[in-house]
Amino acid sequence: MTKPGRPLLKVQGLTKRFGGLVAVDTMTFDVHENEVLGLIGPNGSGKTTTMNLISGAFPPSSGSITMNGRRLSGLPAHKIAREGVARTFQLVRILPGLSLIDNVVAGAAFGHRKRWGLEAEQFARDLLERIGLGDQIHLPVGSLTYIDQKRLELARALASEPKVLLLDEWLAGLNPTELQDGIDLISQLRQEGRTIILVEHVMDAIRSLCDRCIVMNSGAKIAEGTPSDVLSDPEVIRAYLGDE
Ligand SMILES: Nc1ncnc2c1ncn2[C@@H]1O[C@H](COP(=O)(O)OP(=O)(O)OP(=O)(O)O)[C@@H](O)[C@H]1O
Repeated sequence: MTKPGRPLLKVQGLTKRFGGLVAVDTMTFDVHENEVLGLIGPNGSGKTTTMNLISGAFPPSSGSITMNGRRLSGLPAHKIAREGVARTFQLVRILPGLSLIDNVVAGAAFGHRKRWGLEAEQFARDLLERIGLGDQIHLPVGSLTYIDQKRLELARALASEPKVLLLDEWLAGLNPTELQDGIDLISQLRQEGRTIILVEHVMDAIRSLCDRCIVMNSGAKIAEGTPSDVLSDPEVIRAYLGDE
């Protein structure tokens, strides 16, 4: 397995205000090459907003995000995708009228590494095979089960060969068997040396998949370290359970 390398994504003083609410409060952290970084914290602590800021769904109020020294913050989402950031969403977003393969081909065309025509099709076919959907590539996406929709969304994100992949609660809503399949799939991506930021509530997944975790509470970072270190940190336990 590839070991985490040099810092790839740098987040500095990142802040997002919605009116009077500070959803993300001066967050500073690095994501290293080949690292799986877990972003965890109680509901409403600002994890998805942080992902939205990195992918450019909206601009930060202040602070910066750079990748390989190039500034991402302030760019529109499609330009950030071109720079090499791909994501999945809490609520799956796939293109409903298209077949599986056309969904993945679309991902290959709009991301960081553009591919077209036969090359894109072959690449999409290989990706769908690897992700466990190889026997369904020409089916319409409407026929897919929930986990397969999630697999497809992942394949579409991977089709652009992103430098950083953002997975926002990719495992949410899966039954126990699907959950294990999902963890195995992300584990496979980790072994391929991909750089991933993972927002997740499933602690077993955090423990088995993440090299490092950042814990958020009320928009701010309250802990950073290995999964076992942060999950035994009294402040983290208090944030999850409340003062009681
Ligand atoms: N577009 C928005 N407009 C206004 N407030 C928002 C917006 N998006 C998020 N918020 C608020 O920002 C805070 C952080 O929300 P966020 O979704 O980032 O938390 P989270 O840690 O991802 O939570 P969860 O684990 O429940 O998904 C919440 O109080 C939320 O209501």
